[in-house]
Amino acid sequence: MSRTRIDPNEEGYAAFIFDLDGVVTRTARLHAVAWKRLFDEYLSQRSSRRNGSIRAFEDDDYRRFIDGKPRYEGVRSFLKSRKITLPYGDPADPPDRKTICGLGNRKNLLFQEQLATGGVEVFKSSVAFIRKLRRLGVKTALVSSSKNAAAVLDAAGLVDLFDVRLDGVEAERFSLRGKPHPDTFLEAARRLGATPEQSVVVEDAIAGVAAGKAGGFALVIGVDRTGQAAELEANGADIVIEDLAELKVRPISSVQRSKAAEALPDALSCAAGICALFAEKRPAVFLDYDGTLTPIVTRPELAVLSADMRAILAELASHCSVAIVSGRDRADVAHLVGLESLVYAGSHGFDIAGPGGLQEEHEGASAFLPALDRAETQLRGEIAGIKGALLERKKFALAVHYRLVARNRIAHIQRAAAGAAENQGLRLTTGKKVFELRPDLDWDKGKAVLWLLSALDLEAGDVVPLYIGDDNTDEDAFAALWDNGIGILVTDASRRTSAQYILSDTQAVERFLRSLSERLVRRD
Ligand SMILES: O=P(O)(O)OC[C@H]1O[C@H](O[C@H]2O[C@H](CO)[C@@H](O)[C@H](O)[C@H]2O)[C@H](O)[C@@H](O)[C@@H]1O
Repeated sequence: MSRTRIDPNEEGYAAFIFDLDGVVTRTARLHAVAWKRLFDEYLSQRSSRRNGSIRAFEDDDYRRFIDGKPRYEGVRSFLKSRKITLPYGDPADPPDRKTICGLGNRKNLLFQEQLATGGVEVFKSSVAFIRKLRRLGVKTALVSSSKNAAAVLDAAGLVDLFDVRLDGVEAERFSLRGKPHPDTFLEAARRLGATPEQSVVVEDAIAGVAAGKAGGFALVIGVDRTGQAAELEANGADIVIEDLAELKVRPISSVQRSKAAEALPDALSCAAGICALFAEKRPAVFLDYDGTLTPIVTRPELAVLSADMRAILAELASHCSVAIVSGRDRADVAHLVGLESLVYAGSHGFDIAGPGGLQEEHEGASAFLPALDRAETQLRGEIAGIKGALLERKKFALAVHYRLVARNRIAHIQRAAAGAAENQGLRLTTGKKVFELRPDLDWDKGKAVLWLLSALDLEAGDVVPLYIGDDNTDEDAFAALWDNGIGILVTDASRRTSAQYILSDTQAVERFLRSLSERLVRRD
């Protein structure tokens, strides 16, 4: 699959406007079926009354005369293709009245029947793309000619997906002309606070791309699911794709967003405000282990979880999803925490398991096992004579600890770790008095957290992910949740971070988690 790179930062796109049917949901088919039933009924009654036959409604009629247009305009446009003129009537006309509005109202009843019986199928890649844009701070709107857009979004569980929704009901209320006129797209951009030159339109209908073109939008993306790429292009699409999975969005780098930790508010003093969020929303809690749940100590095996912290984690996990995301080996950290109700992501997120049979290893990670084994052997030899140096093998990572090493020997350890990483094609990272070697793959704690949100079905708008961590590797998670979550850095020192709050130490973490847990107990 070829990937089209969309870079909202570089191109300066501030807003994306999406059509619904055929772009976000597979409801175009439901509409097409309802239209066909309407016109099959109507044309056969008319033919028998007038004793002559009229060419029946065909699939292509939906695409050519109806798709993307407001309901009554669709009726008028199709009837015109069959040289039939009916009075416009009134929107209050009953569905059996032979007016444009009456037929349109009958179509709506038929559509609602389809919706109730068939449900709504969602294009998952579209939803993932829209959520990603939102995480990047790009505004999103839904513009649909359908007066059923709210019902469709509701049935699909996507009510919170858009900052602005402008559907057929709104368009009528504000007397906005439907597609192919650009009025609804222009109004949506205005409501998002963006100009058309800063906004992108994503459409699958000919009338829709034409509206985007007429509105002077920065980019019109045509979505071709039915083999009409040439027509989409001819009518205004700048690019045509088959699925939104083809669009790649470049994330805003964490460096661009980082702030000085000392300038951030303390999460404990804001605990009431943060916890108040969870009166209506659900938290998904992600926690680092060392330096977050246990204080940093001289040796890894001495970092034992307190009984109090374990009790709070157990209580929390009975109210919401709780995952431990650690650089440690997954089995090691799961053993240290000792709670089966939690999810554990070990080796910096390469190795995940949790209740209900959740099990995932990064698909490329096992190819690095021989390299990790060789690096372990090489380093074991090279640091053997250095007092205090510790080697810790995790399934998909290798840590070289120097906390107990004399200062004048640390450079030697660093060179050995860097040499082994280079020789074996591994990635070298740093942490608290530790060098770490891990698979050289585009994967980190942030990606693991996003993967978990999706795997645990926690991407709904009513879920707020919360991540607490203390080390460099936790910055990837803070950055990943920058737009739709809460990041809390555990630190009492000055450093740059993508978190939004700080907590001074593990005791403060315990107090914060207790407040959160008490809030959830009261709510549930
Ligand atoms: O992601 P985390 O759960 O925070 O794990 C990061 C590393 O933590 C451990 O090392 C750190 O904690 C040790 C115990 O307090 C300390 O002795 C060491 O200096 C720290 O770097 C763990 O041993 C590593 O495997 C983790 O990658």
